[in-house]
Amino acid sequence: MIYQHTSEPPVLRDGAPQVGVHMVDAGAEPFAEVWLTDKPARSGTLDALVWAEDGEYLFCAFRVEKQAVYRQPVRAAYEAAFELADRLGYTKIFRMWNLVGHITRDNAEGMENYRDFCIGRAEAFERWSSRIGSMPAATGIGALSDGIDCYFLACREGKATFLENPLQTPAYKYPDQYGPKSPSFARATYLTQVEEHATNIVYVSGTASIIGDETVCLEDIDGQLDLTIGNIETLISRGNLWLHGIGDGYRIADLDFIKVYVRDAEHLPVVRAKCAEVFAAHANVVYLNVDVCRPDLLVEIEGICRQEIADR
Ligand SMILES: C=C(O[C@@H]1C=C(C(=O)O)C=C[C@H]1O)C(=O)O
Repeated sequence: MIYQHTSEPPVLRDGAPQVGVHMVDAGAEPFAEVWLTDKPARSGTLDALVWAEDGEYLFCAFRVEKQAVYRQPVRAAYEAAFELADRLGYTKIFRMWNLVGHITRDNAEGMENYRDFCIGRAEAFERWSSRIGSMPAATGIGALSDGIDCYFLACREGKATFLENPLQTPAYKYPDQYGPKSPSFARATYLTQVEEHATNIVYVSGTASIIGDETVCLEDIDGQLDLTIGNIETLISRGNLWLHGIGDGYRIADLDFIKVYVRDAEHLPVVRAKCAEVFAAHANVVYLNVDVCRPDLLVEIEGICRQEIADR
């Protein structure tokens, strides 16, 4: 994945999927996000899907080009991806990114692009509910040009536990004031590592200043940041993992591979300062100046927890 200044649809380059996503504005530095394996990998393309697998994990990417109305092409693209994942035996999609061009602008019918996207995605999950049962941890965030880039990681059965946050209504149960179909995602995925000595991993979804189903701390960047960080702390806490039948627990300082999405460039300095305070000094953090999925959300944060605190 190359987070860059233009969009380049998924291709196979030297046997590996490569996607350029337009998420970085002209003044900021592009960066690469690379998913590595130490096992032999096999890759391929199938229509618009580009994928690679190593026997344990599947990576798959696709792009839905600009549409007057997104729901049908999104549903078709998601269903094609589900079919591939099912055929290759990776039926647990555990982490997904949806980078939606002009996410809060209207489509040709006057519906917000995000709500339109959510309809197609929800229909695909409904149709595949018996095969691809659970909704993954996900991010649904603004991209800087038209079209929607999606990519995901999937694994075999039995390793993934999907987490919710007791402070937040599950997104798939949001009331219809936020759109005709609720967003199809879980707040996080806990992945049990099978290798000896490997630490279990929590993939934290894009998280924002939402309590219940409501945006809180309107027009208050400091408040939204605090609430967002608090939401992540609750989600990864020992107490919440315990509620999900898991013995581990994590702290915000365990979060790494962090993406911080900031709607207004003017808020970047305050957001950077706060993040420097709460995240570990060695954490890998990138800041992206893009729209968030609700016009009233100023900031959103995602990341991956790896260091368990159980034995500290
Ligand atoms: C911020 C929220 O949702 C965002 C949208 C998502 C999606 O639609 O896949 C996933 C996480 C966030 O990026 C939220 O509803 O809390």
